[in-house]
Amino acid sequence: MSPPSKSRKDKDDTNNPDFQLNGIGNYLFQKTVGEGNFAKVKLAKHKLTGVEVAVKVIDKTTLDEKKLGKLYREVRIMKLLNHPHIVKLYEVIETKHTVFLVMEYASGGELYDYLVVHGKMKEKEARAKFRQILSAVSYCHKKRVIHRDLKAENLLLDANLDIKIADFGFSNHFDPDGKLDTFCGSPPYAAPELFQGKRYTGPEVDVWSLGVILYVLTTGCLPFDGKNLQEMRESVCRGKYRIPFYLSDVCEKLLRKFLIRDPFKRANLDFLNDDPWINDGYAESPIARDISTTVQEDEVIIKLLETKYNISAESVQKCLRENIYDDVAAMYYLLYYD
Ligand SMILES: CC1(C)C(=O)N([C@H]2C=Cc3c(O)cccc32)c2nc(Nc3ccccc3)ncc21
Repeated sequence: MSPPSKSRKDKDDTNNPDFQLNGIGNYLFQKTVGEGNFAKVKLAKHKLTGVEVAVKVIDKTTLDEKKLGKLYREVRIMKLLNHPHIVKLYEVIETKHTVFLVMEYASGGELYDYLVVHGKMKEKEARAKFRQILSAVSYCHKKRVIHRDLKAENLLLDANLDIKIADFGFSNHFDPDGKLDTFCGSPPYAAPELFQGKRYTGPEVDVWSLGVILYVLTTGCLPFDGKNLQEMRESVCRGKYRIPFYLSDVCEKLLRKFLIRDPFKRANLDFLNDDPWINDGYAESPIARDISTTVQEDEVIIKLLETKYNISAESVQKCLRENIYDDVAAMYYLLYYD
């Protein structure tokens, strides 16, 4: 997803009438925050609560069967995920031509842009961010979901500069005993086995990308680079990267644990439990992997929805128990997470 090109006005070259709307459901569009080739992301405001959300508007008329299947898979996966460092799905609105995914808005933008502006992070700050990323990714892996496109551009920041992982468009379920073979992701973050067209189980390709992300956080550069795909492929498959003098020994050792070319030697995220760099300064709190996955039924919010918005407690409880993402569910989530 790239930020909107300044030159292009908000007019759309799709003949999809839904793209001319200035809002949908309970949401008023404010501005475009991103544009992909099949989707546009609008900053919007919830009319009743005033909470800011991001609405991903997907033009179904431009999608073939395969892409439509991938879209519904992305939605199914987003409905599964409920973690403080993963962008939350609030509501799904579908019309004949368009799918609207109402999601959490990360007002801090991309971690990539943050690094461009502020340069590399000190190891202390990089650790805080990296622990949030690890917590979210190991939560996904525990749910047998892999992201497959982890990169600094997909790591968003909220108003407190906390991490919010976005864009599960390449994500999939994996079987620990199975193999996947789709080449996904962005070359600088892609594991060597992907360049070699080898099948993979799943988590190990995210683990490699996390190694690249750790390198980017602590050095502000990519470990593997090349002026074209061939050079990039050679650089990744050679697996050689420079360790700047300012990097601590423990950080260097941790990078070596992630950037192992052999996927079978590249352990899964559980090996991090006692890593000295990860736990430096966090001795008593190991990476939280199974943060509360079920949304609690908060009596105060249910009461408020009843008295202020005339929404029955039963209808809210039904949404939460049956994983329904409609306008009632959105009202609850917006007040619960805000
Ligand atoms: C719905 C969702 C998850 C999404 O799809 N995007 C898009 C849109 C732009 C973009 C990107 O530049 C990188 C990744 C994801 C995205 C979002 N962008 C934001 N905030 C934001 C704020 C300023 C700049 C960039 C992103 N919050 C939530 C989302």
